[in-house]
Amino acid sequence: MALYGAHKDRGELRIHESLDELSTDLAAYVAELSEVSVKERGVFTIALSGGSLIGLMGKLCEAPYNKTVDWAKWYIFWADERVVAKSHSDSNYKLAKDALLTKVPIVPSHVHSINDSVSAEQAAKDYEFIIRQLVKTRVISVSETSDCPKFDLVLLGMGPDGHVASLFPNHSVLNEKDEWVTFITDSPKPPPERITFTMPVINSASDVAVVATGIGKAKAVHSAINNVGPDCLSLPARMVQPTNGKLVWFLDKAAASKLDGAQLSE
Ligand SMILES: O=C1O[C@H](COP(=O)(O)O)[C@@H](O)[C@H](O)[C@H]1O
Repeated sequence: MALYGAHKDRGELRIHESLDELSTDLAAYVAELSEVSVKERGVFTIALSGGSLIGLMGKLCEAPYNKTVDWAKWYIFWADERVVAKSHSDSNYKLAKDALLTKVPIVPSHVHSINDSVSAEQAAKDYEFIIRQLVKTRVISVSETSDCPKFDLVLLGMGPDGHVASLFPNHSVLNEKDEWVTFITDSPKPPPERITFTMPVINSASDVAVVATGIGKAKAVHSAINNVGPDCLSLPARMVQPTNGKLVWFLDKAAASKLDGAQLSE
């Protein structure tokens, strides 16, 4: 049985007994946001991450969602990407393509992956240009409080070190405020070259979900939600705090095992 709750200022918590239960809930959540967004705006703009999150989204490709979701209205982006060939096993695009995008009728021209034949710096510039074009044509909304794009949903994983997208603890790009998409060439987790949404773009989304599972992430979940530890305020996962949007944490029991102070109910 899942436990649902809210932390006073760290968003909604959904703590699941098993990965199967979490996957079922995650699919229902994404499908519902898609329905609302398509009804309100005619499109659904979703930014994916890589890692374990993608496997946990598999139920979206199964009944009923494979038939009920309006896939033709989806526009897909990546909150972060490794600067490797799209056919490389490290590519977040390849991961999503193999697990999701080839299994449902998404329009190929709505899938916005990075240019994998240029440097990380150029790939970040090119990606920001694509997003700017789609903001101009109003496929992507604009934040009411900044000039940032406002994605309908940004889906984030979280590393055991508390990184989200490719924003790693203590890295200077965490403080990037001007660019929408930036790059790093010294990722502490391989591969070293990556592009990533900046924190203001993540925090401008209508909805942001962080998905974290396993005991290895319990300490970072605790710091990010309960504000513990000397550096918690600069922990990337702690810095995820949508300005006008909603934040939801999808956790399994192991990842949630160090949490305190949450009001939970079944
Ligand atoms: O390198 C990355 O890691 C994070 C977390 O991955 P996980 O396998 O521990 O869930 C992921 O969210 C990010 O997109 C990816 O590039």
